[in-house]
Amino acid sequence: MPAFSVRLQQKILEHSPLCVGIDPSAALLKGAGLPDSPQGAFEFGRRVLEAVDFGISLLKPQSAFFERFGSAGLRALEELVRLARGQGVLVLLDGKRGDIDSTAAAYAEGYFSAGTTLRVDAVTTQPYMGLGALDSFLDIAFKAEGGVFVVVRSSNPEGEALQTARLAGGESVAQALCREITSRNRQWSESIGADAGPLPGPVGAVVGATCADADAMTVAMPHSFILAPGVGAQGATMHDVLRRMPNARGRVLPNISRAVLANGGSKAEIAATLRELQAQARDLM
Ligand SMILES: O=C(O)c1cc(=O)[nH]c(=O)n1[C@@H]1O[C@H](COP(=O)(O)O)[C@@H](O)[C@H]1O
Repeated sequence: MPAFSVRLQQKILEHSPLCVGIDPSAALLKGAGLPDSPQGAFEFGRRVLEAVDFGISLLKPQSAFFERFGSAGLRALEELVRLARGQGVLVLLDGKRGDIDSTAAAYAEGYFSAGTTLRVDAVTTQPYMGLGALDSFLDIAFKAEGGVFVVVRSSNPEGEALQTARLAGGESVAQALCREITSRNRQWSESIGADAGPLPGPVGAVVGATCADADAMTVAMPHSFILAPGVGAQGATMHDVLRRMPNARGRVLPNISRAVLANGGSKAEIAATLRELQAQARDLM
């Protein structure tokens, strides 16, 4: 299997960089006329997948909305992930994992080991315990040709003070993460004998579409795909992504989750919404 970044780049050229979020909260399930249950959460995901029979690149199920039901929710998530991957859609699981290195490795095995029942293409992670603590996670993901997205600048207002705080050397926390991420992508390119540059590496980053400093972040991570949540329900528009991240064309992935239901919850309404968003997302290429 080709590396995650190769597979994602091919999908983007085929469809668009749009990332479709699956966040089956009680409110969203109600909006779709579905029960607030594991089966309802799965049906919501299946309806979105049926609606996008024209093809999308990336689906981002938010693990929390499945985990809230316990083991039955996880089974629903596994079923949805299998359905999406069987349909040729890459799955970026939003789990925001992160811990000391031995535990981070255990998390990674849950998504990338040969024996797991929840194999995905990429996972979101949190670097609060230091990016170095995630190296075990990265190693396991790389060996399985998987991708990892690290939260660098989150879309929520509460994250800014912490992420822009200055370290002793003068860099901000976010800038230090950009540097460390870029160094890992360069090492990866060297390890496969590729030229770092044209092809992004396996370590992507989350930079909110709501962040005023987003451009500097994307410039500091020239070898990363950038997941840009915040479009739709959190107030940013697709145009904001282009305006705030002009240097990330072709590698910025705008995410929409709640806005999947912006025009109604039937299959036809979801299809119309996502067709329109996909057309807008192509302007980011
Ligand atoms: O990693 C993420 O996807 C993420 C990072 C971030 O900084 N902000 C953020 O909103 N997200 C996730 O992206 C989705 C955004 O949902 P909407 O606001 O409904 O589009 C949710 O699943 C969030 O958990």
